[in-house]
Amino acid sequence: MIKQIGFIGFGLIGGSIAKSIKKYGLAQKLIAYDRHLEPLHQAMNEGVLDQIATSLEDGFESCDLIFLCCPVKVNIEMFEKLAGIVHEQCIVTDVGSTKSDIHDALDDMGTNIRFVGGHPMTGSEKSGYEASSSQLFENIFYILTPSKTSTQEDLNVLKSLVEGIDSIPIIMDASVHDKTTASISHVPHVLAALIVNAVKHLDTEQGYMHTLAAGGFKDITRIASASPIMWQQICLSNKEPILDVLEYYKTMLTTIENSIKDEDAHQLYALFSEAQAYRNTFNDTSSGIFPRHYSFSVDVEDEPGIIAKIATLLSEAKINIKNIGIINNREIDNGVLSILFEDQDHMELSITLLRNLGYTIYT
Ligand SMILES: NC(=O)c1ccc[n+]([C@@H]2O[C@H](COP(=O)([O-])OP(=O)(O)OC[C@H]3O[C@@H](n4cnc5c(N)ncnc54)[C@H](O)[C@@H]3O)[C@@H](O)[C@H]2O)c1
Ligand SMILES: O=C(O)C(=O)C[C@]1(C(=O)O)C=C[C@@H](O)C=C1
Repeated sequence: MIKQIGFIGFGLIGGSIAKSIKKYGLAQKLIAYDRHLEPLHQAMNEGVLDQIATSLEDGFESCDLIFLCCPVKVNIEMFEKLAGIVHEQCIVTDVGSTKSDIHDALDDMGTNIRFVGGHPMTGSEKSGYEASSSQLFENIFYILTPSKTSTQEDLNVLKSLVEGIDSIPIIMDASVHDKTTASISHVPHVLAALIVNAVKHLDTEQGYMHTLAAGGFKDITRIASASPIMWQQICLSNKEPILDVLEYYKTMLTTIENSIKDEDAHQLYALFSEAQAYRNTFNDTSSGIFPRHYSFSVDVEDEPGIIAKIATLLSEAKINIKNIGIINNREIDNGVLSILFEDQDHMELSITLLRNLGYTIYT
């Protein structure tokens, strides 16, 4: 068990990590600093935090592990401020969505602070402590990027903690991380914002687009509701990889534009069929709340008590559920329950039972 863990920035991710660490009893004491005091008081009242820090000089010198959980550029500022504060054995990690920037800052600082970069591949379009959840990290990949100043032992401490909050650690090089996340996360967020703004600017006088936008538009733009400051900073922090992907999109947009102009039915079919085949290779539940385990999703009416109803049905059949929850922050909207089981037998029994009762199951 780690003695004292500190958080700088206590919003969605900082709050969720703290809740998870507390839930699994992985640290003796948790302290946090944030420019806003309200979430810190709330977390104290909820028993998530043990101490509020009013500045970095107020308690971080005693921390054995510190999580930087502010927007990425702010994390770098905080990291620099920590240099004269932390003790020699303290490990500093961050949760930022970009990694080369903070590793470069570490090199420029010329400090010996033990730094292991981190990035949980989970999240939400919601931000702030009020949106945090101890479940956010269940069965998700948590990327770790060791640095020149960190030892194997430091990495092992982080790996154990990541496993302790039910995530799957994966070690990566910072630049590979940034190239990867530019394609699967950063540019998709830019595109989602462009799609939403396009509708705003192209809408009819009567606002038909706004009124009629249905599942397709909502599925592809959920992430446009995310924090503007967070995404502004990610774009500034991962410039080159994002520009490379945008360049690729520019070429592809011209190709598609020409296919439509030329009424090239073959090219247009090829576009959608290639995408369809590849999209179908992604396991949808892998981006749900309980991925890569014995889990499935079930289509249910979005009504109060539905979780209890399904849980009761399964428990009456002596089926053990490990966890159950509505997927409301992913690509499938409200009305889809994700259920996690201890083992394959219980999962398969449930699928049969619920299918026999007429429910639609997604595996
Ligand atoms: N939201 C996601 O889906 C997600 C997922 C993975 C990683 N991340 C990364 O996690 C980090 C935090 O994101 P989040 O979603 O928790 O954001 P958030 O807005 O929910 O939380 C950020 C917190 O940082 C605090 N903060 C900002 N500037 C500060 C300053 N100068 N001094 C003190 N506190 C300050 C804010 O008050 C807020 O409480 C970001 O670096 C982001 O890239 C986010
Ligand atoms: O699920 C979401 O809402 C997210 O946007 C999560 C998401 C992403 O998949 O792009 C966002 C930023 C992160 O750095 C990691 C995960």
